[in-house]
Amino acid sequence: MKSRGHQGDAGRGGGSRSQRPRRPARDPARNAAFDVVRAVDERDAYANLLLPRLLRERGIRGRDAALATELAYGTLRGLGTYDAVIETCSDRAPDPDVRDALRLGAHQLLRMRVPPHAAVGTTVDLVRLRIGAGAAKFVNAVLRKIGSRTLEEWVPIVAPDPAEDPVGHLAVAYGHPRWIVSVFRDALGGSDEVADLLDADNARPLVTLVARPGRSSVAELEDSGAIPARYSPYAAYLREGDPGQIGAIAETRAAVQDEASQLVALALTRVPVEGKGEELWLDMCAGPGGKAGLLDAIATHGDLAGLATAGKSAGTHAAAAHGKGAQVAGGDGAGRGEGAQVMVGGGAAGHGEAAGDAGTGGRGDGGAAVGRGDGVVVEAFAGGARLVAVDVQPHRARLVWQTTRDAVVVTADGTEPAWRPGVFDRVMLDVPCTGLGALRRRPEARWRRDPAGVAELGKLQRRLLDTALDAVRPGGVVAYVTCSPHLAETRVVVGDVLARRGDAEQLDARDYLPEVGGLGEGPHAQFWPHRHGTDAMFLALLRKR
Ligand SMILES: C[S@@+](CC[C@H](N)C(=O)[O-])C[C@H]1O[C@@H](n2cnc3c(N)ncnc32)[C@H](O)[C@@H]1O
Repeated sequence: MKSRGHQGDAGRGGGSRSQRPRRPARDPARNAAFDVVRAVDERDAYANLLLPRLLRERGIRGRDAALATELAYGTLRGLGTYDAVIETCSDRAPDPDVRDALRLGAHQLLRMRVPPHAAVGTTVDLVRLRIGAGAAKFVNAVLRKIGSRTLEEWVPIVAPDPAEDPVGHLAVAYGHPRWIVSVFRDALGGSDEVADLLDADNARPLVTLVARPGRSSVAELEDSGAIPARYSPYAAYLREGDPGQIGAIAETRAAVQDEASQLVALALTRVPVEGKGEELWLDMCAGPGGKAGLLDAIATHGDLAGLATAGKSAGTHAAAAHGKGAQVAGGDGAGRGEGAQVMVGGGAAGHGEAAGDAGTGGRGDGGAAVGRGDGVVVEAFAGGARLVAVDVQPHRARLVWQTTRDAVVVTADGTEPAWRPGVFDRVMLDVPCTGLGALRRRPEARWRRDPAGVAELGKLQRRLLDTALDAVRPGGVVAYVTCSPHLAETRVVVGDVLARRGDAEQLDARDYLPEVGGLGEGPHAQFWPHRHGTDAMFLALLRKR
């Protein structure tokens, strides 16, 4: 996210870096937040990676850490609104570093309960220390003007008239790029709920945990202070505390995972598969492994929540499975994926069975990638299913390996399949997408996304969906999932591919999520932050004829 401001001395008010005092920084929370906002603005840093590192390195904990987080993330989320107010209150364009400090001050004045004198005083102190005395004077004057009105009073002044430009109004009022507001309005089928959705995007998401069945339980997570979640039988909300300190999470028996992410994976396992009933599952875009972790546990242990859907009790698919092997990687020319890297065995606990003859090795010890994908035979467990988890990026495949226990993990390009066609019973295809459904998680993401990227992603999404439909056997099922509600990544992709191929039909995904309402008119299921408290995850279930 590059600075859009003037690069000269304007807004610096005569101060300069050469005059920056060398005194140690006071107010560690505001300094850390300022550093994060600067790094995001200046060098496209990721706030969710940088902030925890700064907090750790600087020993910032407890209330200071919470304040730094709210300051940095809140400022980044709202900067579209704050920039409009800053522009109205400044007689010149501020330098990028001065503008970032103003954004930080504006957030405290307009959205936090920091008393105005403290919001102005601490920001001015920070600017004096970090930028210079002249800039501090300028910031003092601008922040006083900003603090003279509330956010509700500023919006009608700085945002377009809602009667003339409703999208532009919402964009400024709720701090989202205009094109994203349009995308949300189209996906919601009208304007009624858009403000609620944008508002939900600006709120910090609840930390949601998943207890992987057979490995942990919601009761175990409750013992660590979590409370059972609204929909997923494996989910619990953690209102406070560090999830990394929970034993089950440290041991990868549980994890942090959005509830909609859990539910789309669960829905795939609930669809009765027609025909031979051998259970081999594929997660074709598995990294970093959230859905693969849950699928791997359900594949091995069954859906222990035992919810009955569509006349078939969950868990019976596992019981119906036979231990027949299926050759998934094409050593005889059946598959095109040359040189797929295969990791077999349990990443976390190291107790997964050697599942394949990988040609140059049978089992991954200590996380080493073994073998080449020439003739890998993967067997479903007797009485269970087996997950093959694939990602094109080796480091992401490694994360999947660490997250799963019994899955076979393959580094391969899903568009160049390293497996024979028609061998899988269920395929999870969680495609790379714009991520517009998870904007609340990455505060700066909304300013980085580019509408031009959607067309390129669309081509890849169609190619991957083609391969997924090729990979599944007749009677088997593919879950097409995006973490974006953008119609061009969801319904349009599915509609195009189905119309072109004619060998698959769309099931009503809502039938497999009976515990969740408000998923739309079907046949797909669309989750929403403002309705469900989850990411805006999309699910289409496709049965191969
Ligand atoms: C949305 S993420 C998947 C998230 C994952 N399912 C989870 O729940 O943790 C998309 C993944 O697709 C992978 N990917 C992108 N292009 C791919 C391809 N051609 N073949 C396989 N994986 C691909 C990316 O590396 C990324 O890890």
